[in-house]
Amino acid sequence: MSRSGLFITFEGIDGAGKSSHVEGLAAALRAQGRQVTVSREPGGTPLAERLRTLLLGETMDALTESLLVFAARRDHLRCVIEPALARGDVVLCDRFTDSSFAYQGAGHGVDFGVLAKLERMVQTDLVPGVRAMREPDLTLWFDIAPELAADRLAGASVPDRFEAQPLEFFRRVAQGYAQRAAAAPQRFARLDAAQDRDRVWQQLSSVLVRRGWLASMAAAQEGLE
Ligand SMILES: Nc1ncnc2c1ncn2[C@@H]1O[C@H](COP(=O)(O)OP(=O)(O)OP(=O)(O)O)[C@@H](O)[C@H]1O
Ligand SMILES: Cc1cn([C@H]2C[C@H](O)[C@@H](COP(=O)(O)O)O2)c(=O)[nH]c1=O
Repeated sequence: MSRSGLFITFEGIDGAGKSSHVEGLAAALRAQGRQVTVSREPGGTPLAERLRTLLLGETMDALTESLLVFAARRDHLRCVIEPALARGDVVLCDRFTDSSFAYQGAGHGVDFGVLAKLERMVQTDLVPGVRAMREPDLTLWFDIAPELAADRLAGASVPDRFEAQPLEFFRRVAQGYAQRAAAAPQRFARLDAAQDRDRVWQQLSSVLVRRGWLASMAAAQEGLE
């Protein structure tokens, strides 16, 4: 039986705990026989990874940042995401376009209308004959107070250009996510990311079970082992 692809994104401010759960969910889905493609943004292709290095390391203005993240996204969609969805894979992506609205838009003040134009331009006409804009089927939003996320990152390695931003920046970014979630409540599932790792996993897996994408909480346990 052929299955249709699923596109699931992980979003939240730096230090929210997203990356800690990507591989766990991939393992739980694979244990149920699904093919899973794991990727991240910015990045996911050789070209997009080169753009990521520039974005995280070089000083630039916010519009330049926006143009680079969307250029990387176009390449990622064409070379990795669309082919995987066409095969019927579940695509798990650590960050996607909501990050651009939250970081470049709410965080750095790039006009939301400009970002919406880039979103439409970059996320359509990817597959011949398909006009619909590619969007995630589900966005797992790791919601956390910026102060707690900063504490979690404090012991980590040298911060990149984004992680080094002041708390006030992350307050605006967090607000940006809240706005995006309010505008698309069916797509977003909010997780209380302040809880310990096991509880966050329980919240996450129950979202997948409710949507019929994981068979049961017992199957979801595969992601913890
Ligand atoms: N629920 C949790 N409770 C306590 N610490 C956590 C929790 N989840 C993750 N951490 C720790 O917090 C730090 C950040 O986690 P992680 O890298 O998963 O976050 P992230 O959202 O992917 O961050 P970034 O976007 O900066 O990559 C790590 O040191 C991780 O071990
Ligand atoms: C997709 C995307 C990402 N960013 C920022 C957000 C993060 O600080 C970094 C990526 O680092 P991570 O450790 O992989 O989370 O990039 C952004 O500003 N805009 C975007 O569209």
